[in-house]
Order: sequence, then structure tokens, then C-alpha cells
Amino acid sequence: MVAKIIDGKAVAQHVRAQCREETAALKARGVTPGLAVIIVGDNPASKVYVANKVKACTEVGLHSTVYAFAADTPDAEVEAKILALNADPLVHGILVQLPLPKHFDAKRVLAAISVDKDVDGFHLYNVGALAQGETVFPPCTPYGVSKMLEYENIPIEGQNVVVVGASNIVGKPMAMMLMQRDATVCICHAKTRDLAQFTILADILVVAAGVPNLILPQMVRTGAVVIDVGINRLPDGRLVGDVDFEGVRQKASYISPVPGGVGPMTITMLVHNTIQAARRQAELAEG
Ligand SMILES: Nc1nc2c(c(=O)[nH]1)N[C@@H](CN(C=O)c1ccc(C(=O)N[C@@H](CCC(=O)O)C(=O)O)cc1)CN2
Repeated sequence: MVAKIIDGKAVAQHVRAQCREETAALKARGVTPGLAVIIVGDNPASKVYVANKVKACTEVGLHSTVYAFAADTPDAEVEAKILALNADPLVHGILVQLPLPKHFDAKRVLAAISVDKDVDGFHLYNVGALAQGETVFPPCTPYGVSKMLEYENIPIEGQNVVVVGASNIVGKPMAMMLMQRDATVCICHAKTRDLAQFTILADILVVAAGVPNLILPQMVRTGAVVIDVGINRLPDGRLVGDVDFEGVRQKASYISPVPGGVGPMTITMLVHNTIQAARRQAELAEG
């Protein structure tokens, strides 16, 4: 068996076309969805992601503004900017690019974002709502994975899902979202003892551990769907995921590549969430 490659760029284009239509409809009502992006420090990867977020907004017709702060900026200054953006009616979505420099209390900074503008879905209220199956803004990366599965008509209900990696950004919300869809979900870690005994059971394997070549072909059930969320820059400059792509491809039924898999979906779902935020705020304002 050779897996079908899930082309994240193609799925992203499909979702972005819908986003364009929704944005045009909102603009016709006098509302241009607006995103504010806060970046602190000089992390080169973060700068690229922020630039790509701005580009995606422009492409779909959203307004976006970047607020860049030096790494040694006091927490209070960043929080003051967030409070000002919370009160700005032209800003519908706010995000703080992660990771923040070490001295920041990231939880506190994220909690300053208005729940209604929390398009990353990282505010504790939205995290709690997700646990109850009622979230308004699902976190962008796991939301993107869900859309990729939906696009390929991959069933979730009743499937064995193994998520490797329990981060707040990907692993935990991914597990919650798939559990909500009646999958049987197991969360593992890169350090799980005999990881293969769990991964081999997966009908759908989502890997977000940040360890290159963590998942080898012998750890994957024949016919499994394998979604690679890892982003690892190798010493030779190559970007790879957490899965031995060429090896696992020979066993899986579907596989997402890195680059060109989940990454483009993360940014697309951010645009989608910002449009939903604008629509909800417009509806509230209209009464
Ligand atoms: N506030 C947030 N911070 C972070 C998030 C997030 O969702 N919200 N996720 C990641 C970084 N991230 C978006 O911010 C992100 C990562 C990767 C990609 C992407 O498109 N990757 C490409 C490769 C790009 C490259 O060459 O480096 C791919 O996989 O094809 C988009 C967004 C952590 N921080």
C-alpha cells in the first residue's frame, strides 16, 4: 500500500476560497474583518509565521496589523496593548505569536485577550469551552487537521486515534476535538514507554512531538491515516516532520507531508476564525 498524500496547500486553497466569499459578504455589510498580531522578540521562525499570516489576510481581503515589541518589553506594556485592541471595534481578532520570551507569563498575557477576539482559541475560557464541546474558536492547528480529514472524507466516529504530543497548542486540543467526534482517543508523549504499542493501534495517528523520525514504519498499522504536525529544522537546513515520511508512506492509507501539510492549514484556520469573530461581533452590534 502506498499512501495518498494529503495536500495541505490544496485544502487550504479550498477553505480560503470559502473565506473570500464570506469576507466579501461581510464587506457588503460594511464590516472588514480585522486581525491584530502581536509579536515579541526576534525569533526568526515566528517572524516568518507572522509575515505569512499577514499575507494570508491580505489574500483573502482581511485587514491586519502587526505590533512588534522588543524581547525585553515588560509584560505590562504588551498587556496594555492587548487591552487597547480589545476595545478597538475595527479589530475582530487578536493573537500573540508564541513562544513568548522566557520572562513572560504567557498564560497571563493570553488571558488578557478578550474571549470574543481570541481567534487562536488559547484563552482559558475557550480552552474550557473546548473541553465541553462548545468552543467558538477552535485552535488553528488541530482545527486545520480536522478540516484535512473532512476534506478527504476520512471517518472519525468510532476510530482509534492516537495523538503523540500533549502541547496546549496542538496535542491537547486535538485530542478533545476528536473525542468530541466520538473517536477513541489515546494521548502519548515522545517519552511514552514503548510508544509503538500505542501507535500501532491507531486508525488515525496525529504526531506533534517535535522529534524528527519519531514514527517509523513498524510503529504504524497498515492502512492507518498519519498526520504529521512536527516542524523540525535539521542541521542541513531541511524542514522535516516527526514521521519517517518515505517509510511510513509505504504502509499508511493517507499521510500529510512536512512542509506542505498541516502548516498551511494553521494559517488558513486563523483567517477563518477571524472572519467568524467579525461576523459574530457584527451580529451582536446589529442586535
Ligand atoms: N499564536 C500562535 N503561535 C503559534 C502557533 C499558533 O497557532 N498560534 N503555531 C505555531 C507556529 N505557526 C503559527 O503561528 C505556524 C507554523 C508553521 C506553519 C507553516 O506553514 N509551516 C510550513 C513551513 C514553513 C517554513 O518553511 O518554516 C509547512 O509546514 O508547510 C504555519 C504556522 C507555533 N506558534
